[in-house]
Parts: sequence; structure tokens; C-alpha cells
Amino acid sequence: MNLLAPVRRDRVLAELPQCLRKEAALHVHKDFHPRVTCACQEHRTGTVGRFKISKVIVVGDLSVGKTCLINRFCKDTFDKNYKATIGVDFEMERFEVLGVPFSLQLWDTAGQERFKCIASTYYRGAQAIIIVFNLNDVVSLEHTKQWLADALKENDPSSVLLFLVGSKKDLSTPAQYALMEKDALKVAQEIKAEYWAVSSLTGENVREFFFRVAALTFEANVVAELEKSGARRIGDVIRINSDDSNLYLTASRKKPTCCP
Ligand SMILES: Nc1nc2c(ncn2[C@@H]2O[C@H](COP(=O)(O)OP(=O)(O)OP(=O)(O)O)[C@@H](O)[C@H]2O)c(=O)[nH]1
Repeated sequence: MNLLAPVRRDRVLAELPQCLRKEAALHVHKDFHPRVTCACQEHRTGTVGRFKISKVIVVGDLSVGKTCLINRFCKDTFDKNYKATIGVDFEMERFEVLGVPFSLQLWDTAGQERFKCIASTYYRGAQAIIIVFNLNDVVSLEHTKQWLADALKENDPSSVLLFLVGSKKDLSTPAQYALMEKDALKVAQEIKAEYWAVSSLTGENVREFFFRVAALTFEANVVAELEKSGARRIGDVIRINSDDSNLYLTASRKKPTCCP
């Protein structure tokens, strides 16, 4: 008996969502890697699609808008009143990527100093880290490096995907935004994160952003499954590069039938 509700029709991804800015993207390829597509077609995604739930943590200064960001995407709501997150909270989001069910567990953590030590105990095991700052507060951008350092103490820096998200875009004028974006892109490049700018009030880029998180996390999971199952057995080399070809399988001797 399947106790899970079907995936919502607006959570179905048939194509790779594109990055916001090419200068600070995890990769800029237009489509999912052909081998990932192929593995999905041939139902060779291992635990992805069956048991796998990917953990995503959302960190950043108090009141930058972490809860609102998650609520805009998961519940399509926006609360203008600030209620501090105490410790942590989480939402589950189910997607279907290339025909494969895929779930994200979105962990909303507290930005307030006094709740931080509770929140940090939930950082472990993240596959993606979303670091949020307020586009109208440069100090919150400066603090992102410390938030990242804390989150990475509990996670493997080589396998986790990083996203730097500027919030409250509706509050900046185009000129203010352009200035802040320059600084944010620099930080994103430095920490090797993908940059996004969103507004939870208007909804601008919120859906696009989470679809990108889901797609890239899914892709990384399938790559890891392929690496685990096939590659070692046949002696192929599969690597996840940290450069532009990030997440892409390289040098494979034996290719599955439908792969180019
Ligand atoms: N104008 C505008 N206000 C926003 C936006 N996102 C959040 N806010 C407001 O900013 C305040 C803080 O938002 P939260 O989402 O609670 O912030 P948080 O980062 O979760 O805060 P902590 O739980 O303390 O870590 C609230 O009053 C929100 O209404 C946005 O996109 N635009």
C-alpha cells in the first residue's frame, strides 16, 4: 500500500531549471547530464526515488527571511509579522524529477544567537546548504561566511551543494540591488555557491530557486548512485569536479545502452 500522496503536478520537473547568474552557478549546462537522464529512463537510480530523502538546511542571520522563503514555496503564504524560529522546524516537499519521485526535507533553522546552539545540532547530514542574507543589509551578507563555516563543521564540504540567497528583493531599488548583487556575486564565487535573489513577499524567483535546488540535489544523488553501483565494478572512473563541469561524470569505459 502506498501511503504517500501523489506528487503535486506543479512539482514535476522534466527539464533542468536554469541558474540565475552564470557568474555564480554550480554549473551552467542546459540539460541534466545525459547519463543521469539515461539512468532515470532505465530505472537505474538505486535508492533515489525509493527511500531517499535529501536534507537541505537553511541558515542565516535572524530575520533575513528564512521562514518566509520556505513558507512561500511550501505553502504559498507570506506573513509580514516576525516570529522568531525557536531551534528548528522542517517541511517536506515531494518532487518528480525526470519521472523519478524525489523528496527534499527543508530545515528552517533559528538565526537568533540564543537558539543557534539548538539549531546547529540539526546541521548534520545536509546535502545542500542554503545561506540566506538580506539584500538590504550588507552586514547579513558579511555574516554568511560564518554561517557557512558553522554548517560545514557538521558536513562534508566536498559533497554538499551551496546556495547563497539574497532575500527581500522587493525592498531594494534597482540601483541598490545592482550594488548589492556585485558584492554578493563575489562572495558566492569565493565560497563556491550558486547565487539567487528572491522575494518571498512577491514570490519572485522563489519557485525557480527551489526547483533548481531540487534538480541539482537530485542530479548529485543519481551521480553518487551510479558511482556506487556500476563504476567501481567495471573499473570506470567517475568524478565530481569542482569546476564548471561540477557533478558531471567523466571518463567512463562502459556506457549503458541509451547513453550517448
Ligand atoms: N518585504 C519583505 N519582507 C520580508 C520578506 N521575507 C521576509 N520578510 C519579513 O522579514 C521578517 C523576518 O522574516 P522571517 O522569515 O521570520 O525571518 P527568519 O530568517 O526566519 O528569522 P529567524 O527565525 O529569527 O531566524 C518578517 O517580518 C517577514 O515578514 C520579503 O521577501 N520581503
